[in-house]
Amino acid sequence: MKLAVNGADKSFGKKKAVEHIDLSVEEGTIHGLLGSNGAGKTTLMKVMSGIYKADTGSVTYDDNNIFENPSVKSDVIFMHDIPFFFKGATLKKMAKFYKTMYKNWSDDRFRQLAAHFGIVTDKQLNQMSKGMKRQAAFILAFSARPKVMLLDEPFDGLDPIMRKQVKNILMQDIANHNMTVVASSHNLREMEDLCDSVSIMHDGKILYHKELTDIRGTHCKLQIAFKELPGDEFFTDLNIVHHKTKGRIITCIVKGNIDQLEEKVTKYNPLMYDILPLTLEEIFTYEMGELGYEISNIIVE
Ligand SMILES: Nc1ncnc2c1ncn2[C@@H]1O[C@H](COP(=O)(O)OP(=O)(O)OP(=O)(O)O)[C@@H](O)[C@H]1O
Repeated sequence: MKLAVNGADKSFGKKKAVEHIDLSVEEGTIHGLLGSNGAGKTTLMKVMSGIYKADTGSVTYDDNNIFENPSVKSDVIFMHDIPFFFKGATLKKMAKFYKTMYKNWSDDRFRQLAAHFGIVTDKQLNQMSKGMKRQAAFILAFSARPKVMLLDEPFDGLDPIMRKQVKNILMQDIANHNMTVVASSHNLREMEDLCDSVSIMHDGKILYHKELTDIRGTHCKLQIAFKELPGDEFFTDLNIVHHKTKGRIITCIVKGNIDQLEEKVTKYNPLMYDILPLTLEEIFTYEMGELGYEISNIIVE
């Protein structure tokens, strides 16, 4: 179920919360929507889930419009950043409601997940802790077996063990059922191991969109120590796009064919060197820098 946002805008009065967004997420992948407070992530996800109608443009799933289209909506779940439950509802009551909304709902899965997470199904959800409410929201979402999950700050309030468990179930559903996921976050590190692609939103627009496998395969970090620092040809020869020198140690980001890097590096007789993969933060610092944006002003951890 390919998900596509086609030139979508959404304003509240004069405030353009989302401005001319084009975004496409392939089936069976997870897309990370990153950006600081007020960037427009929630609004975009609400447009993507058909809660809001785009002022212009559209959101389609396999070329079918989502807005006011119940047959598409029953395959798409939006999880709010603050879990919402009906007043006085228990998990059991919410499950009954979800069952009427989502055609692939599974009672078996609901029972298994409630037992797995240890959430009592007949206790009022509003009396539960923040983390337990979040777990309850995940139990409902996973039991609905949607084809598309839109998750707004999904891991907020979960302890590290729960985070890992929820991420595991998410990855299983992607692998086994080809589920498509979009998850928003302020936290780069949270998304590091999870996403196939990412985009960075700022002021209602997507500034940057990237397939992570594309970057990871073509960039790496090189830390290298010399007896004597090399001349300028070292930087051009190795295709170094960013570097810092401290004493006789150079830390740099290298672009290009990583397989041939070792051979090139040894030509300069280093005392020692280390080739490391880039973290998401390093990728963004470098790539956003090229666009003229300071990543630290856009993503808050
Ligand atoms: N219902 C609304 N009415 C008026 N303005 C709104 C409404 N919802 C969002 N906005 C405005 O739209 C902009 C984008 O808000 P949005 O909630 O989409 O950002 P966000 O990236 O999700 O932020 P956060 O990380 O803080 O959740 C903000 O300026 C916000 O004030």
